[in-house]
Amino acid sequence: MDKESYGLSDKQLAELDTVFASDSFSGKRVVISGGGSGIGKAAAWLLARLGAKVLICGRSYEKLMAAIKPMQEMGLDVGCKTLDIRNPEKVQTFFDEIMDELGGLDVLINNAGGQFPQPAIDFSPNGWRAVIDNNLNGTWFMMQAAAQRWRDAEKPGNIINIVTVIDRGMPDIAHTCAARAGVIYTSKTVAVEWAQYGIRVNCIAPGIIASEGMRVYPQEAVDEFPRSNPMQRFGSSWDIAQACAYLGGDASQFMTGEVMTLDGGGRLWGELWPYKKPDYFKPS
Ligand SMILES: CCC/C=C/C(=O)SCCNC(=O)CCNC(=O)[C@H](O)C(C)(C)COP(=O)([O-])OP(=O)([O-])OC[C@H]1O[C@@H](n2cnc3c(N)ncnc32)[C@H](O)[C@@H]1OP(=O)([O-])[O-]
Ligand SMILES: NC(=O)C1=CN([C@@H]2O[C@H](COP(=O)(O)OP(=O)(O)OC[C@H]3O[C@@H](n4cnc5c(N)ncnc54)[C@H](OP(=O)(O)O)[C@@H]3O)[C@@H](O)[C@H]2O)C=CC1
Repeated sequence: MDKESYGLSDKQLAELDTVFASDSFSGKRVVISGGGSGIGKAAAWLLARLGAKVLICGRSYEKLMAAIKPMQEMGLDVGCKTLDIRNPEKVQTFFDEIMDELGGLDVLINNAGGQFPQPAIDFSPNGWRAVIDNNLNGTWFMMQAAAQRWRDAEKPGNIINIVTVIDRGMPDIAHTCAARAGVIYTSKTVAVEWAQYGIRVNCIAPGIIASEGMRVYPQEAVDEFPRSNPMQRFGSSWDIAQACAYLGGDASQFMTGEVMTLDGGGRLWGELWPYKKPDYFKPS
């Protein structure tokens, strides 16, 4: 399949079935970074359909507006704001504004992120820095800014960080493995530090998901991706959105500091080369 055609349509996102009760997020305020496309957009649709007031953010205003229009047309309570999560001052201003506009915050989904595939030996210093900045530093600025406000207001909070499956590393995206390992172990640590404030922190590790994010990878790599797990297929952004509904809701209230993996068993079987598998590793 052409990598340009990956991703769920707005019609699908409006109609896909969910196991969650239609009012299960009623009264909850949710912020989703990178909500203008892919997994973040699917989570925005689902949580808004379940009754949440949702605000998405990302770097491109046009992309955000295009994402929220069909949701608003369905009567869902969704808004947007531009934000580059790598800028700590802008992140602080963003939280000041949204706490005011939403009247507080219940769930933060740190989904914005990504990387480019390249053999690690060829990373430029700036390429390495860009990926660490986007995934580790940006996610941290968001987590800390939210937690400070929850602590100061003496309100509970809930953070979900979208990472990747890093158990065996991943050839061609070593920079993201480094960044996501940082996010996972920061999350485990602050899950303990922040339990006293009623703040939960969990991660979701998606395997290969058929989202718009696939456009970043060469077609030949994308064609191979389904063979990286024993189910031999892609997961859907909706799978990850439903995991967000579980972790963001009351059913998971005793869960913190965990990583929920949804990868079709890929962690246990198969291999993934997001760039191009070198001949040396191919079966003779
Ligand atoms: C498959 C496994 C599972 C995971 C799937 C997913 O995550 S799906 C989700 C997928 N979705 C996403 O990934 C979306 C988000 N991703 C992004 O926005 C970008 O990938 C980003 C993280 C680099 C940030 O962007 P930015 O605007 O900050 O970056 P910039 O343009 O300013 O460049 C900074 C440095 O990086 C260098 N460089 C960049 N590309 C390449 C390349 N292909 N090759 C080599 N190098 C590259 C660039 O040359 C420069 O270094 P230089 O030349 O100065 O030494
Ligand atoms: N699809 C997959 O197979 C997997 C995805 N993931 C992770 O899931 C998350 C979502 O990916 P997916 O939906 O597939 O791909 P997308 O590329 O569609 O989503 C990434 C989103 O993040 C936003 N974003 C990126 N950088 C920033 C930034 N600095 N500040 C604010 N927003 C930013 C982008 O919007 P904009 O460019 O407008 O800012 C975009 O909407 C990412 O973290 C990705 O790495 C993890 C494992 C597998």
